[in-house]
Amino acid sequence: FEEVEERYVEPFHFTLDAVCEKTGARAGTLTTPHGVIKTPVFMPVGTLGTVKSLAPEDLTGLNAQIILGNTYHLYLRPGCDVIDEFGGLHQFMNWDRPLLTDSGGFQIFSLAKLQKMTEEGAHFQSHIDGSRHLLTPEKAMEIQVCLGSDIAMALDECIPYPASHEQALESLGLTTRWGKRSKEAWEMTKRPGHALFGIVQGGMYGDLRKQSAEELRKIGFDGYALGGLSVGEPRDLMLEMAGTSLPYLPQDRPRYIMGVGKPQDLVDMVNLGADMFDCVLPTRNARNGQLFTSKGPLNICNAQHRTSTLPVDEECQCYTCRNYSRAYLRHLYMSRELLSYRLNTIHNIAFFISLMEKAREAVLANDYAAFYKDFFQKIETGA
Ligand SMILES: COC(=O)c1ccc(CCNc2nc3cc4nc(N)[nH]c(=O)c4cc3[nH]2)cc1
Ligand SMILES: [Zn+2]
Repeated sequence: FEEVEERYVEPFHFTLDAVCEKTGARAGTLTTPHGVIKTPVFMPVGTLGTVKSLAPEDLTGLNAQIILGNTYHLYLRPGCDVIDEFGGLHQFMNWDRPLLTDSGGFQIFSLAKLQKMTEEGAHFQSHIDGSRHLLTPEKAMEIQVCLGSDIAMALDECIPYPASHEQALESLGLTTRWGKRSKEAWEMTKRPGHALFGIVQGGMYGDLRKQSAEELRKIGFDGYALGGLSVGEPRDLMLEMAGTSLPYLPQDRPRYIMGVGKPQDLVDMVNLGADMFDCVLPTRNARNGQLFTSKGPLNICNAQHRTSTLPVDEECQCYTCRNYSRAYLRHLYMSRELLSYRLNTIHNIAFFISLMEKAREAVLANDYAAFYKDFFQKIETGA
């Protein structure tokens, strides 16, 4: 017979490579069934099984180590039965590196119609065709097992900002109970070596963030995410809540800040001891013509770029910066040419990924404070 080679599956684990004494910034190594990830890491968002306008080869060319998928979106379209036909999202989308999937709580809260949270789960109407669904912790785990996520997220409830202390307390209780149910379902059905992260909630209240972190630690997860942030709160409050929550999380487990953020937010969050980040900013802004540079963002449609022979960012080594001028990128964008989306997205993703690579180098050199100072000085000069 044809030998069915049993692929050895590397179990999930995280090791700390260095912690900067002065700042608490960390560098680590995350080992997953689909490969190793060096942290701090920025994870490009591929909501519907694609990082919009990029092929997997573009992403590996940018040293993207791990990308995100979304349980809510993929469950609605194309549906788990289609992805199951291929043995999971890796095969379906031709991505053989690690995948992290969000559990759907936030996407229901921000996208679906007629949502109703009950103890059982989240009732919602599809934003696509209005069909009615119930997402329970058990169902969210079943979908993520089917997707083959290397890192799955517990089902949580993300509350709006602002929210009262009482609202935040009630909601974190549900998130803890759903966290327990998620863990139990995951342990029964997960693929070997695949990981489940818990999500800390508690609104903008330090005491509730502490309580949520401690309740999730008792349940025990492979890693911990900070949820309920980047939901419209002021930047200093977001940083304050992260600074309050992180110390209550175990040192030897990865910390993931969901939905964060702008380049300056990433640099500040690494300074507070966070390891993993995701945000639609680089991909969404690429399609709106906003390009990130070490001197701050620029709008490519601005007339000042009309005859500019400069690359987007002279410090950037990406395919776009090595081969195209701002004038050409402006021409493509003004003409709404499809190539505009791809070249702009390649650059923005490269910017976020190399920012985290430089941050990691600084931590390994035990000099994150100098990196931090240099980053904020440059960004002030303006693009
Ligand atoms: C051009 O840029 C944009 O359009 C844009 C849009 C949204 C965000 C913020 C995204 N923020 C965010 N994503 C999040 C995802 C989350 N997932 C779960 N399960 N639980 C959470 O508690 C949670 C919180 C989030 N906060 C940032 C940027
Ligand atoms: Zn570039």
